[in-house]
Amino acid sequence: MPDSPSVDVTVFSTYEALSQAAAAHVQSVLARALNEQDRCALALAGGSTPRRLYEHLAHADLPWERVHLFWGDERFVPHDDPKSNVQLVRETLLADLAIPADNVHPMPTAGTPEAAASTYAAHLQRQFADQAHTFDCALLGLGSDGHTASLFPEHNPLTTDPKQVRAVTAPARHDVKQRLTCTLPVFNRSRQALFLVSGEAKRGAVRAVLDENDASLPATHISPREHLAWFLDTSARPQPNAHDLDR
Ligand SMILES: O=C1O[C@H](COP(=O)(O)O)[C@@H](O)[C@H](O)[C@H]1O
Repeated sequence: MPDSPSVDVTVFSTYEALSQAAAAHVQSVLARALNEQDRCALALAGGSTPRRLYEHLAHADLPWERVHLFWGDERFVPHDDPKSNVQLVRETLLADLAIPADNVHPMPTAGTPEAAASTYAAHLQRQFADQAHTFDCALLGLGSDGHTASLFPEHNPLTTDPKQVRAVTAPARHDVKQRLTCTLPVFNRSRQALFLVSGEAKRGAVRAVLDENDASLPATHISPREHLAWFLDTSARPQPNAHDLDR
């Protein structure tokens, strides 16, 4: 059994404070990785929560030519579709960022989802020659149903999944059904992971993962090699003394 990562949970008073702190956290994790290696890898999340974080991260003082961007999951729509996780990152982080095009590794969304999943898995295999270690930092979100990336409770994602990337059909409550997602072992071979969670709708899922250790929820099984951070706002986790960077 691998050692458990250290875990910390920080609650911020506002979405803005959460986003600012998350950008600073990602910057520091990547900078530390770059002190030890030539390049570093960040896995990006989609959905609505990371939008402000990406806008802040776009101003981070990092040697971007040494930073590689991957996606933890993607909706199977064209990259310029408003629902695409690539489009979100293009509008926010990538809009004015001086990063070489070769450092940006979107999931393909042409052909069949199964073929696209195999193509991205082969790409990850080439990018991470040392298969014991994938991303230096995996950014993750949490759905109100406890899904993370596009790993849904109904699919019972496996911590021992032999595949690195899967094509999945999201449950009916989700608007974009066809998805690609990295699997739990890929996230769990990351050095660090950061969950970013905002909003009252997530309160139950946060409680189920952090307080009840609910094994039916994919997010409960995220266990990177070194450190797991949870950044929440008070709407997702009510706290009287939440951090407020805006004061
Ligand atoms: O569908 C997705 O949902 C999760 C959570 O998104 P949010 O809108 O609640 O922030 C996200 O992490 C994932 O990347 C995305 O594809």
